[in-house]
Amino acid sequence: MKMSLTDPFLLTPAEAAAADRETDASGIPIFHLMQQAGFAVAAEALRHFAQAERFVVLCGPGNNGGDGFVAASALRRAGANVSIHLAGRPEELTGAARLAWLEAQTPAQSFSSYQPHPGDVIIDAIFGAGLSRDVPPEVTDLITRVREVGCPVLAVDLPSGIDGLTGQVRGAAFQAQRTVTFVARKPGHVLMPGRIYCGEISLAPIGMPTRIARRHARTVSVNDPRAWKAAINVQQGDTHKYKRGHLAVFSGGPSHTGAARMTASAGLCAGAGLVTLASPPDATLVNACAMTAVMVREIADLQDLKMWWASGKISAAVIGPGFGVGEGLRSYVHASAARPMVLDADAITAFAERPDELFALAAGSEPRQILTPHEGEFARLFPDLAADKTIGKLERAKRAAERAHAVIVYKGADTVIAAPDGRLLINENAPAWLATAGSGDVLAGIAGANLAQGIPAFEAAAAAVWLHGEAGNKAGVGMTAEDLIRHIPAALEDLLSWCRL
Ligand SMILES: NC(=O)C1=CN([C@@H]2O[C@H](COP(=O)(O)OP(=O)(O)OC[C@H]3O[C@@H](n4cnc5c(N)ncnc54)[C@H](OP(=O)(O)O)[C@@H]3O)[C@@H](O)[C@H]2O)[C@@H](O)CC1
Ligand SMILES: Nc1ncnc2c1ncn2[C@@H]1O[C@H](COP(=O)(O)OP(=O)(O)O)[C@@H](O)[C@H]1O
Ligand SMILES: [K+]
Repeated sequence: MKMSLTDPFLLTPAEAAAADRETDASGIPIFHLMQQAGFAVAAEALRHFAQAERFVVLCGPGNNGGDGFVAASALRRAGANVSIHLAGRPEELTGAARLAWLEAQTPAQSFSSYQPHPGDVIIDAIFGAGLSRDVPPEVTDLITRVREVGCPVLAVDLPSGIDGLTGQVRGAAFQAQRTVTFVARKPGHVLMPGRIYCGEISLAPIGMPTRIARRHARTVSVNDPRAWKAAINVQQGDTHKYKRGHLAVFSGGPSHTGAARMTASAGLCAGAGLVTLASPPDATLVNACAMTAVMVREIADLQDLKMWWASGKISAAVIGPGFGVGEGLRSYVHASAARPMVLDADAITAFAERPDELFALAAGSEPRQILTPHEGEFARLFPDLAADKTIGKLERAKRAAERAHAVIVYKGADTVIAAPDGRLLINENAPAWLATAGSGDVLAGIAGANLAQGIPAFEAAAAAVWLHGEAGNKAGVGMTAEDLIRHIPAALEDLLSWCRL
């Protein structure tokens, strides 16, 4: 069976259930899908766990358990040593899971009777997309017992305990070595910590028509160039630097210039035609000594700034990295309202006490602002959303974008990009070594360069996050933010190849 992870669309658990129902109604029974799912699990188990002395299939009360019964039967037919443990009583099974159980024709034991042994490989078919609350104590105990012995776990659809929508652990979860999922990944496979709990993921198509699956995949995709490449300007020979946009980056005072300088350099490497570092007078000399291709211009006060915008010579701006939190920053943001702008770092913190003032600035116009909070900054600007444990990162980012009338880049290993109109992407190409000082400043510069080139805010933000991750992969482990900047052009080259496809 062909398995691939190349399709960027994701199905939420609710969408997956609706797609199942539509497939069933179209004449392909769920039991048929379940058989294909179970066969795919068995094939994966035999391929990757050839050393198993015994496969222990743990089956839950729903269709995830049904996949487990099919896998157990297939493994047995292949000559493997298999035992099945079941939550509850077989008579309680319904629908396709009941059919799968009847076909398996095998005795099942209880969860509590299972004592893990070295040499056992666990096939976790307890809960998948239907997990609706914290796992019960008997499952928590089982997870603990398996972890103590260190048996490898192959998860069916999702590791039991991982919420398919949010990626959160519901009480406890199996740490899988591998996960086989079906039709499309769920957000919980890509969001943290679910992504880590899944181990290596493979995707089995199981015979659901793609047109049905895609029709239901409406909420969120992976951040992949296919989502936004149409908005990227593939440069033509007749371009000139002004066509490629002029990015302004605001520097902090004389002892805080490094962050904005990195932002400015990143903006230039990412394709802005010109970049100017707007410097307070006492920092101009420091900045001028440090920059070459990036221009330096003194902006002494609000009046200077207003005249600069009014000149029509700048296309976009980045404010925040190293600027310093305070009234000065807020007044610059006010003077730049409705301009294409990235608000990062201090520009987010400066509005922590009065977020509504910031959100009001962007109300009523198409979104031109990109806000790039990391976890801590997000909690400062949206404390109620950050504190609400009933929702996950996707929902937080979505509500924040609606409230702020801005594109939100909610950073982290699983950066979420959200637009006020509800569009959502989850990024997955960022290596862990991007967590280094100055990395966020570089991201702000790339996003600023995209805005300066006239790319709409959502696409500008998403492309920036992807390029940042790609540059990080090219720079490699141990990189610094300066190395990251140097690898932006190679990442851009990759992007342009995508765009020409
Ligand atoms: N197209 C596809 O992708 C296909 C997917 N397939 C498979 O179907 C799976 C989804 O099946 P599903 O909807 O039956 O959900 P599943 O995960 O078995 O759990 C539901 C059961 O668990 C129970 N329950 C939930 N939480 C609980 C808790 N904390 N503690 C205790 N109980 C809890 C819940 O009870 P209830 O909430 O109703 O009380 C219900 O009984 C999917 O992951 C994939 O493996 C294939 O077979 C076919 C094609
Ligand atoms: N574990 C991780 N894996 C991948 N990317 C990460 C990880 N942690 C952080 N990042 C990314 O690194 C960047 C760090 O930005 P930020 O927190 O603003 O740092 P700084 O202020 O030091 O520049 C963000 O783009 C974030 O998404
Ligand atoms: K599972």
